[in-house]
Amino acid sequence: MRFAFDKMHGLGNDFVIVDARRQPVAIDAARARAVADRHRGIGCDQLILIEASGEADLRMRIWNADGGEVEQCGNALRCVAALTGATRIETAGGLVAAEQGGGGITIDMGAPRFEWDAIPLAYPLDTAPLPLGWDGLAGGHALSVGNPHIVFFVPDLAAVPLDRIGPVIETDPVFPKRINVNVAEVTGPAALRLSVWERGAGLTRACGTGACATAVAAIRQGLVSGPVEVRLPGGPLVIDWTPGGTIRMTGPATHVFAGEAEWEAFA
Ligand SMILES: N[C@@H](CCC[C@H](N)C(=O)O)C(=O)O
Repeated sequence: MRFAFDKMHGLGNDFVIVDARRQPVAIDAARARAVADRHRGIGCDQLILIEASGEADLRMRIWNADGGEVEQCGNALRCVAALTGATRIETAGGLVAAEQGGGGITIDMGAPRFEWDAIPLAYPLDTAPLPLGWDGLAGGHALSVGNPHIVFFVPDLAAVPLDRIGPVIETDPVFPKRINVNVAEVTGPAALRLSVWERGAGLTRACGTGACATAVAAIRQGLVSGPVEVRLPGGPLVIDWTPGGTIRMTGPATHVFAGEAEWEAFA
């Protein structure tokens, strides 16, 4: 059966977006992996499904390239808001608000959570910092911004082999739902440089929720003050947060092309 899709990206974090309001679609892990495959499929970091919502303009569901369905995706939220004009989007990670403006799309991502069972961890532990270390990376701050993140601040980002250590931390049994691994360097009073090993997708050009989690962890420790420019390999996002408040993320959303494909081609 044929289906229509849009290919979009936020700073190089790329998505295949399928609107299930316009066509019957059933996604499972195998289908998500097949579509995301960069050699045999369309290729993307995440497959995004738009569905009708009873409480917002639409519901957005997210599958990582490894086929796992997850709660939240900051860059995809901006893309879906730009594609559809939605201002209220329901996700498994919470209800968010979107605004279109001159400087890009702004998403109000909701409030971060710092309790061990909200992330979740496998058992009670301090989360800021977490009293655990992995091969030279210690003192990470764990938090949820709708999905789970751990953030490490280091003096030299280039010296961290995130491709090697990222998968080890992602799959540590202390994180029962696995975790997104962020490594950041403070580059100014309101500036961070960030690399992200994404749960289920590996190293990506950008991670919106990773930028949110990292800016929150840095503001909370007094390392920077908001609004913070978070520079990722694919470009910058601006993140603002005041303790006790919600996180605002601003950045671009780029439409690359619209296409059609057949599910049978991915079998
Ligand atoms: N690229 C995303 C995050 C996608 C989901 C993440 N890999 C997870 O498993 O939680 C973003 O822009 O936030």
